[in-house]
Order: sequence, then C-alpha cells, then structure tokens
Amino acid sequence: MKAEDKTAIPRVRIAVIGHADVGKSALTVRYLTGRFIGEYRSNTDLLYNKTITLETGLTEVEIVDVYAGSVDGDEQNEFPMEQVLWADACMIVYNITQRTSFEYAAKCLAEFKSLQNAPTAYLVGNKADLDHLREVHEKEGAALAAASSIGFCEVSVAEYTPTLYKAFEKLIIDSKARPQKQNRKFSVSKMLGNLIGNNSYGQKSLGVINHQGTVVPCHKGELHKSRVLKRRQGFTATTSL
Ligand SMILES: Nc1nc2c(ncn2[C@@H]2O[C@H](COP(=O)(O)OP(=O)(O)OP(=O)(O)O)[C@@H](O)[C@H]2O)c(=O)[nH]1
Repeated sequence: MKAEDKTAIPRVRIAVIGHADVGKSALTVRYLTGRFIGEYRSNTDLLYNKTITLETGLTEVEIVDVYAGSVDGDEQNEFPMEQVLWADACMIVYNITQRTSFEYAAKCLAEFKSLQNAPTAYLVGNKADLDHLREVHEKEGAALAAASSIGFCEVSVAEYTPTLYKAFEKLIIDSKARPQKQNRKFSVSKMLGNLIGNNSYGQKSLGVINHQGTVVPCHKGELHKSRVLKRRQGFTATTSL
C-alpha cells in the first residue's frame, strides 16, 4: 500500500487498562496474534499498531497496553489519565478471581463519568477458566457495565475466545461512529517501528482480517520518547526514534 493511501485509512486508538496482573498484555497479544503468552513481564506501556479489515473497509488500530505497576507497588492504583485521554476507546479488564481488580475497574468507570468526551469503553472479566477461584460473579460484571451503558463479556485469554474478538470489534465500530478527538497530548503513531513479523494469526473474528503490525514499548506519559528494545516470543519490539 502506498504511503499516501495509508493516510486515508481511519484510525482508532485503544487503551487496555486495568489492575496489575489481570491479563492486559495477554489479552492484547491474544487479540493481535491469536496466541497466548503465559508470562509477559514488562514495566512499561506497550504500543501496538495493526491494520485490520472490517466490513466497512480498512482501519488502523493502535493499542496501548497500559502498565499498571507491580501487584505490590504504590503506583498500581493510579488512573491512567494520559492514556485514557489519548484513546478513542478503552478496554477495561479485571480478573474474575480478584475482587480488588473488579473494584479498580469500577473506579475507572467512575473516573470516565467525570470526563468530558470520555472514550468508548468495554468491560472484560478475564481468567474465566479459573471459575473455581471466582470472586466476582458474572452478574456483577454485567451490572457494572450496564450502569455505564457499555458492553461486557467474560473471557479466558488463556483459551481461544471468539468473544474477545467480538468485543474489540464492537469497541472499534462504536468508536468510529463518534467524532475523532482533537488536540491529543501526544501522537504515538510517529514512533511506530518494525513489523511484528511472522505471526500465526490463528483466528479471524467475524469479518475482521488481521494484517501486519508493529509493537513499540513506550513509557507511561512519554509515549513519544521510548528507546527501549525488547524481544518477546516472535514479537520484535522496537522504536523508530
Ligand atoms: N488462568 C489464566 N491466566 C491468565 C489469563 N490471562 C492471563 N493470565 C496470566 O495472568 C498473569 C498476568 O498476565 P499479564 O498479561 O502479564 O497481566 P497484565 O495485566 O498485563 O499485568 P501488568 O503488566 O502487571 O499490569 C500471567 O501469569 C498470565 O499467564 C487467563 O485467561 N487465564
């Protein structure tokens, strides 16, 4: 595709937010590649870029997997304001086996209500395969989402989960229907680097075809400056700065 054609492709920016350890990285990588990566340690936000095909045509999707701090860390309950303001849409993730993560999701949704022009949101309860350890009933997740008039599903990112693809698709379609945000604090798209490469795009969601993409590590609040180089199970993470 020519560079000038690419500028005409609509872009949707998604922030994946939630308490530490709920599976945000695993969920993002599952959506982008169809694979589950069991251990995915990072201490920084990660930016991914991918062009997908919806029934309405091509869409460029930028996803920031927001680092939430360590489970014991002081910073972990900080609301990721900069990333949320940057995003057109947010995937808010909690872990069904950890009530504190559900409470954190509820706090995030309360913050959304106080924002003008808040991003479109979707609530996801992850780790549904650990039902025997469940601390949050599915009905509670559904009620929280309904109170904010947003979509909700439970998934197990550890397993193939078509529901996750539907959730991303709904988020993308809903956010495209809204006016594009102006005057964002930063433009992460400037720093997109190498292609992800030879991924096994295992699943295609309802009409969504995955194409190539990039992954870029970026520090919280300074998405334009990162110089970290990381390599993870077939992903080449790089910066172009
Ligand atoms: N059983 C089970 N484990 C999962 C699932 N999704 C993620 N995990 C595990 O949960 C742990 C945390 O996953 P991450 O993707 O690193 O979580 P995160 O939310 O990105 O964590 P931070 O980067 O610390 O904010 C890892 O050990 C994953 O293997 C799931 O659906 N089921």
